[in-house]
Amino acid sequence: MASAADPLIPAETVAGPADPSGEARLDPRFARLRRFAAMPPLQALRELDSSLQGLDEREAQERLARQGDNVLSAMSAHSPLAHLTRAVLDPFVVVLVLLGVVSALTGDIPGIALIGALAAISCALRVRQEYRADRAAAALQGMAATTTTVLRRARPGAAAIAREVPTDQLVPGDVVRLAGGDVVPADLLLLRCDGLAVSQALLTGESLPVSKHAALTASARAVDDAGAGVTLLEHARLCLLGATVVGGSATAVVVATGAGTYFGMSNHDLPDRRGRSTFERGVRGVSVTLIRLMLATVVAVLAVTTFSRDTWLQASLFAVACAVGLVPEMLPVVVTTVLARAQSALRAGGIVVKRLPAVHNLGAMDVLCIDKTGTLTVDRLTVACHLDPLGRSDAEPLRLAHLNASFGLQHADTPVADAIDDALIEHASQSGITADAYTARQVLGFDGTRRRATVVLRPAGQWDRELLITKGAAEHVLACCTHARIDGRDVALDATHRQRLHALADRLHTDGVRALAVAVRTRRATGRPLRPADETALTLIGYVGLLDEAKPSAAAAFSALTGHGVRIKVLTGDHPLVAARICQDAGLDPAVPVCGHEIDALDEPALAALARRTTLFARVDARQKARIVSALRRAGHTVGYVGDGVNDAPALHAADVGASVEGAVDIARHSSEVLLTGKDLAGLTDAVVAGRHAFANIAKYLKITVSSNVGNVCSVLAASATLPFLPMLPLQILLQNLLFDLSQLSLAFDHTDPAARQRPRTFDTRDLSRFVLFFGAINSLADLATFAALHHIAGAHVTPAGQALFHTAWFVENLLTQILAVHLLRGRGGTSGWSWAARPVIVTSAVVILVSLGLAATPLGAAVGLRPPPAVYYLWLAGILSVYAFVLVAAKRLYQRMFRTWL
Ligand SMILES: Nc1ncnc2c1ncn2[C@@H]1O[C@H](COP(=O)(O)OP(=O)(O)OP(=O)(O)O)[C@@H](O)[C@H]1O
Ligand SMILES: [Mg+2]
Repeated sequence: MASAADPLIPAETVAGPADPSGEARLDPRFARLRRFAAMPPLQALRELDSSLQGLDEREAQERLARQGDNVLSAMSAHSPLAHLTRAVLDPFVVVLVLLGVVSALTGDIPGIALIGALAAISCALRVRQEYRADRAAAALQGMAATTTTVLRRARPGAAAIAREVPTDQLVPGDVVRLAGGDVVPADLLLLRCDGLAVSQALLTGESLPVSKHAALTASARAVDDAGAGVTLLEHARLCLLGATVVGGSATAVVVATGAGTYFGMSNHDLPDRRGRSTFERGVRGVSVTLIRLMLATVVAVLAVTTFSRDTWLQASLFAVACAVGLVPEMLPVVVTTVLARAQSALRAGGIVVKRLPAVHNLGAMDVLCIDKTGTLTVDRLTVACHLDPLGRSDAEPLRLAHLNASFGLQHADTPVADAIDDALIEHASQSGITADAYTARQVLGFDGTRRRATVVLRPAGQWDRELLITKGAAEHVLACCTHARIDGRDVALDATHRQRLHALADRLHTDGVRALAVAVRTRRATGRPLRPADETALTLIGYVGLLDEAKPSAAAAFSALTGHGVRIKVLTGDHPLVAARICQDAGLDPAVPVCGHEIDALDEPALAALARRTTLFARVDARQKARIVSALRRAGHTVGYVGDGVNDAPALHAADVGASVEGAVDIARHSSEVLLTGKDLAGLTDAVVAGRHAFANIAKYLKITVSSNVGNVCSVLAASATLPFLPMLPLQILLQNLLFDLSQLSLAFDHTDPAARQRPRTFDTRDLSRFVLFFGAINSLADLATFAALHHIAGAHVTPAGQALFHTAWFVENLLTQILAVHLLRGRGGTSGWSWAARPVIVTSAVVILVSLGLAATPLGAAVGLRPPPAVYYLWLAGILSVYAFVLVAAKRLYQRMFRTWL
């Protein structure tokens, strides 16, 4: 029912027509929204052809068919055409097409056919992989979709029932209910509300919650009519898509959905305040390194080849082919495959990863911040004691706390699950406490900054008196108290009293019992809405002690994570003493806890330095949690965050990877990329290990492939400088590159060394360059040995047949040394340096070996200019490969000893 303070139908009458000049100054796209903002509730409902009972199901279905789903934008970036376009614009394909054009000019039909086939294979692989990743993502999105509480009637005239409807099925005219933790699902006009506070951080960047109310006051109307001053975002009666409910509850009617919302029309997506995550930064670093290498290659090859005698066209094509040959073309495919495999493995273990890069970030994370209540603890509070201000057992604080909890819940439109309120109500029902003698007048819900909740009740039979009951965190309630009730008398509090009362609370806190203070005030009944300022001049009645225990899985999970190089930090709104006790129970050493107010004065570097050495932050609110996470990230850490509450949403959003646990409120789930579907924290270690396994395989592919490719370029340079012809034809370079890269795809399925999963890892461009140059040089030495052997076999290779022999010999040797390198370098290796790869890697390697040895004898080989070399060549080849293997293993040992790292 509507209360007197939040009248459903305000006393004021309908506003006159809007001032046309004012309207003209405003953005015409939002005229409709502004009109609704100034409209009395019933008129708005009429206009939307709805009622206080909401829509009936058939009508809702028809509107949905007409209006479309309530989603912001179509997934246009993911259409098959978009995938194809991206695949075709890949540099590898572009060069192939260029080569195709040249072949067409020279009338080389087999060349064109081969180039077409290569381009098609490359595009098809890429499109297929991206498409599959998309489908998986869409399925997960469905799993993670949120629902909204909507009033709907089964038939016209039937009674309305509140039920959960997927948020994308909302239509204009739907009557919805909001509660703390909800994401505002569409553009809404408030019909009634109770202490509603919303955060519009995602919309405006302003993190402080703003309060909203349904009343159509004269001032709101005047502002609307003038069309100046208040923006739609600031408008008190509108809740816009993308905002989140921080406290209170409301009933509202949907005015616009999907693309028709303020957001949809402003034509911008939710801004991402997260900044680049570790994954994005890493990929960027790698790309920049590769691009530099490519540019250097083009210039160097061009310089050398034009000095020697080729035509400009041939020389430039050759240079570009070398540069493209340098690129690990399959990198996007390998990354997606590897991450998607980890994603599906985790899903089988009950961990849903919404975005693929989150898998990498889980593996890279070196700091994990977690929230205490509900995440670290079991979130089943029990009442441990109830004490009067002198510390004697007394039932009165419990009775009043129960009244506060049960009326708070009853009065809300949609009760939010609250562990404290649940515990109080359950305990009261067991001890026979009832709430019969009162009726609720007003409620001021809990929020994480005040850390109190207040209700105003009217005792039965007393029309002019009201009883205000406040419960909340001990210090925060005591601060509002002027008296304490001791043996039925109200005693004024002096400094000594206060000190004793704090000491009493801290005695509970030290035992891990959270002290909830309960205070009251009686006042004459007023019609004024309840405000935080009314929580004053209270009389303390006593404390209720609540006990919450650490999850049994926590200690083991933390020690596993610490063993994997992840440091744990606890960020909680609870009291430092309680939190410290829970930390100890979970096997963490809280050392010196830091409180929220201590960090407000610190700038970011100072906060980061403090956060590095602090394990426990207590009494921190949502904004402070997010600041700590951002400061740690800015200081170079990869930060994960696990939480479940409204006060965790900004931090989840600010972290490199956010995870929410089972039972988390909508906004927490919404802000997370990872959903732990169990209560257990053990899954976190699995997720970290899966992320590292995935990363290890990506790093393997990247380093081995690029080092081989760099080696080739060095050899090409050496050969071009000394030979009177091109050391390998552009098409041959590309074919060899494609064959090798295709076989490397299987590294996505390889196993990894336990040592590679022991520490957090992320892309490190210095490490990449070092590895690539070191092993590239060795690879090139093998090539040079081949050149020398060829020189020995065939003398000068100036005849076309001699050139073809040279090309073939190098083609085969190159592929074989690369495959050998994969198997010798892919694992840390024991004393021999050898470890068996997973079966897919062995199979693809075998295929490439057979193809490279046999290709020259086939028509396809002939088409690309290869011809079978003499038998003696194979003897030389065997010798070179044996020496190469020996040198490679020695180099690997040297590298491991010099840099104390591998892959
Ligand atoms: N429903 C409530 N009514 C009154 N007081 C509450 C209520 N919920 C929490 N409090 C008080 O406010 C304090 C802070 O709560 P807040 O939600 O910020 O953090 P928390 O749930 O204790 O911890 P965490 O941040 O780890 O989830 C609590 O320790 C408690 O004393
Ligand atoms: Mg919490």
